[in-house]
Amino acid sequence: MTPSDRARPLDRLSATIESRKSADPESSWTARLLAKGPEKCAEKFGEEAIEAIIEATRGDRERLTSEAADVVYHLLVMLAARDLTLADIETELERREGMSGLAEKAERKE
Ligand SMILES: N=c1c2ncn([C@@H]3O[C@H](COP(=O)(O)OP(=O)(O)OP(=O)(O)O)[C@@H](O)[C@H]3O)c2ncn1[C@@H]1O[C@H](COP(=O)(O)O)[C@@H](O)[C@H]1O
Repeated sequence: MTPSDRARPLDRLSATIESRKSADPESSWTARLLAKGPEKCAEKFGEEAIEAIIEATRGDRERLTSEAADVVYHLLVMLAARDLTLADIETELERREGMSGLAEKAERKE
């Protein structure tokens, strides 16, 4: 087992998406999507998000799980199209750790 096999699924997916920046669009869906540009990647993310919203509203947990996986994948592709990685988002999430959403909202209103 290589170190990357032991990485968390999200880290592996993030690394795969990064590697697809230089892959052949004929052999990779990710490479094809990235080749269409950041706007198309964003549009695709929006479509997948709407599909997840529909399943969340319906309450079918299995279908929501599947749609949520699509959302996460397309979020990472959209970020990659703008040269952002999962690590960048983790840094931002860590920065927010310990800060209540309510406290943050109150600060913004001051
Ligand atoms: N997680 C995903 C993943 N989730 C969704 N998709 C693709 O995203 C596409 C979504 O396109 P569409 O909206 O056209 O398809 P749809 O959602 O069925 O919708 P409609 O056809 O109904 O409109 C499909 O082709 C899915 O296969 C994904 N493609 C790739 N990955 C991951 O990325 C890796 C690299 O994939 P390649 O770049 O293709 O090698 C894979 O090994 C996976 O780990």
